[in-house]
Amino acid sequence: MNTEHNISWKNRKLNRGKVDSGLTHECGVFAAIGNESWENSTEIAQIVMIGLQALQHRGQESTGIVTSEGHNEFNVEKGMGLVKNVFTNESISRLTGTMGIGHTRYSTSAKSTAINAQPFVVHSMHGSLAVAHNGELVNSAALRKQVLDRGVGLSTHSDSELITQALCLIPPEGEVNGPDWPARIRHLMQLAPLSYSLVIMLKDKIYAVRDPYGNRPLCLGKILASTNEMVNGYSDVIVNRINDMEKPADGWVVASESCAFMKITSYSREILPGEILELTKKGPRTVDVIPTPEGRNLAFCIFEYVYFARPTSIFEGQEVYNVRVHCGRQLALEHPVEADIVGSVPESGNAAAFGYSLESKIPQGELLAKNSYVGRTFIQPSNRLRQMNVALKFSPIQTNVKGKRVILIDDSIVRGNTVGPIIKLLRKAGAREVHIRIASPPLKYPCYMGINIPTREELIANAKDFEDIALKVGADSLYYLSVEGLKRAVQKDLKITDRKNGHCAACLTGDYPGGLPEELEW
Ligand SMILES: O=P(O)(O)OC[C@H]1O[C@H](OP(=O)(O)OP(=O)(O)O)[C@H](O)[C@@H]1O
Ligand SMILES: NC(=O)CC[C@H](N)C(=O)O
Ligand code: SF4
Ligand SMILES: [Mg+2]
Repeated sequence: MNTEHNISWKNRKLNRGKVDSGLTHECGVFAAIGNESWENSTEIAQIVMIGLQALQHRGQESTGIVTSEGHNEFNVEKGMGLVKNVFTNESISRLTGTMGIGHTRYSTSAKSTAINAQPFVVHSMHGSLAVAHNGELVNSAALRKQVLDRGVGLSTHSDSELITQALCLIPPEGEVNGPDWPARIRHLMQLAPLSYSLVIMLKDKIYAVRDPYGNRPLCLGKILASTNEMVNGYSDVIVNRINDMEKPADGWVVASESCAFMKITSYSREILPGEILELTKKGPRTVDVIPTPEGRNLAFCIFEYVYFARPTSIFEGQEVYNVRVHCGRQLALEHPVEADIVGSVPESGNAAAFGYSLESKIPQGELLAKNSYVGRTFIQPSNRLRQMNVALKFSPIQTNVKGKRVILIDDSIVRGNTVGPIIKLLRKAGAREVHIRIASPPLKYPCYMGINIPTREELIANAKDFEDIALKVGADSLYYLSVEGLKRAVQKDLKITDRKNGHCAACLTGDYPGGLPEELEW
């Protein structure tokens, strides 16, 4: 279904964080809970903090950690900025507990300000509740009205606060013996089927929840048992890691991506789409799995594979890097060209360049050195500044470029602010020909599920002269991977076989997994 003609385009003006290139990410959530013998200390908070640092690529605007010591007074530390700047020895020392949840935010639904920093904490009739959310509710306007109609006041415009308050609603079937949290979560899932991965903390347990479409990722890991002993000269954590399957866990962790499980924690499995997983000191237990609505397919965000996730993360039983290599291979099959060298726009284009080289047998080499100290590219008011910024970020490597016919691979083109200036740099460095190959299809439509996609006019794929894009950016040729090609690459080694129709690609096709949102604003 192509919805091009059904969509009315409006610009969103929500003061969300704005950048000059790429897509902005989508929040990271992390949770940790110790087993029965876990002591009340700051160790959980530190595990959460390290996990959040590993998820920093998913959001850099604000961050927060909330811990529980088993009673209703939670410890809360939140602030604007990066994990390494917000959490100090002093703030961590206030985060004692035996369980905790954390969040790194890229705003999608409300301003990037301290008041919207997550996790959100509310004090309900049945104790404290903390929630960290990755995603965006497609029906937040309707849900907001429903929650307000029930006499609840909201203090922000954040859909994540809305989720927190909706969880305080008594479910329609009522509650006999105190709060029935799984029923409340099920109720939320009926009220709002898309899109979220959530960690929800009560005083003595954590729920990890993925929406019934499985749109945003979430996975479970173990805190490996440690006794500070050495076994045959190796730390017991290493030995336990090897024997991970048989060893009891010291606790459990939940994260947006498995790249957040490091050294003392290990990956166990994905949280299933629609799963409500309860974690207590005794361990994890699946309480329920809510099916995808009738007639709808699973809709895991395909852009997690293309660009968002770290290459070492595992989704649907496969490593992201491997999928990116397949995308590169597929791109070489779809759009071959004679050349001397193939390279990438670092970093997220690296794996696809490797794949293109493997398939085409054209040698791979580095074409650009990246200055890793240059931070985010904020909206630049002029082309000159944009050009300078790209030149500051990337320097051409003369040895590999001068006199050569080069193929430059990138994972995506969004506004086109990166590719044009890079081509100029390569030509200035003596490239004979520059062929651009993009390892994903043209990005044309908005995302309502937690990704900040620029306005319609800003997306280069919607430009009137898009047919002439190669000419416009100064390339000898420029081609994109097809939608079918991307899906083939994602599904090639898919370990979970019933996911063949399981991916959202709405920003590429206009085909929205849950239908079009009731009020379309873009
Ligand atoms: O067309 P544009 O709007 O210029 O955006 C596209 C670029 O932005 C992203 O890279 P980014 O620099 O964000 O980070 P990366 O190092 O992860 O590739 C993406 O990988 C492209 O290179
Ligand atoms: N990027 C996200 O997942 C954002 C979560 C939530 N919608 C917020 O704006 O805070
Ligand atoms: S519309 Fe695009 S970015 Fe949004 S969830 Fe779907 S695939 Fe991901
Ligand atoms: Mg890039």
